[in-house]
Amino acid sequence: TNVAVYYGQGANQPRLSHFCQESSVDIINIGFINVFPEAVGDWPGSNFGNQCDGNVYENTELLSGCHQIWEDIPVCKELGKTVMLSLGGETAYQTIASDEVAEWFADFLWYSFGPPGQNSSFPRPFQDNQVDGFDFDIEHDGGYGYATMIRRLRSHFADFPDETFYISGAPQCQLPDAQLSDAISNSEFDFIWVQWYNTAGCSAMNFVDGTGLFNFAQWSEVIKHSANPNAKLFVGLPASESAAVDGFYLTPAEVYPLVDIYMNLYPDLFGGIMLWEATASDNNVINGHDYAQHMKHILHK
Ligand SMILES: CNC(=O)NC(=N)Nc1ccccc1
Repeated sequence: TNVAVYYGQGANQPRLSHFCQESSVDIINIGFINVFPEAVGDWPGSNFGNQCDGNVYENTELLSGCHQIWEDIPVCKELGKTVMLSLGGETAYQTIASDEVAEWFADFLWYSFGPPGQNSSFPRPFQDNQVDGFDFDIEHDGGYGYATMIRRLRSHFADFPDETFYISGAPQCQLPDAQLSDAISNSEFDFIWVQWYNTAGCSAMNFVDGTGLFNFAQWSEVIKHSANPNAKLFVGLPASESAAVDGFYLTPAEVYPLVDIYMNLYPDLFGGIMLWEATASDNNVINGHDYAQHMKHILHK
């Protein structure tokens, strides 16, 4: 099973290649496309923290100089990592106005960040690199349009039958998730990494405290009745104390029993662990190993 990390918003974060050289990391969600188009023809915007050179495509908020990222994605691919482009995040205004805007947004993402050489009307912010899929980290204002985007993206995926592309999502743990429940029911996800932190009534800390409110079982039912019952369910966790709201960080020793129980209760569904986020994990060294390394060890049992 896999460890997925978010990359792009870490304080003083190192380059992407640093994380791709870590054997404990399998999937990297590069965040974020944090400005969504309001109308057909509008370009989205991006933010990758301290990466890129600050330049944007004229009259847009889309970063054009992400040289570290376009240089490092080949390293990641060479090392067998799955590289996803993540939409949303904390700051984004995340409303999709109509099905037309949803399909435009999906087309833009595909022609700009998917396989190169399809449509020269679109920019190539990561140059000829293609991402392995798109992650939906919709934190607010969502709810409408994401199923349409995902169906459109999957129709593009089908044009490249020899290649594999993924759709993932990061809902909050409270059910139903206001932002992504509609999309999960009506369009096919490959990975769902639930943010089992920052929300008191369902978090992983509830497992530690024995309240019975940790809701992995309920989420397993959501997946079973979703558009893709074969989606993998990941346990999302903060990678350090400071990476989440106070009180939601689990030590590796606290994670072990949770993962052991649910990995064995749901062997086909259980996909692994998602961490928010990569740099916090790097900086959280316990007994000589960083947090992601501890998670990878727990997954191997
Ligand atoms: C998958 N996305 C996130 O995990 N976002 C996230 N953790 N945002 C955040 C919320 C509160 C404090 C710090 C970060």
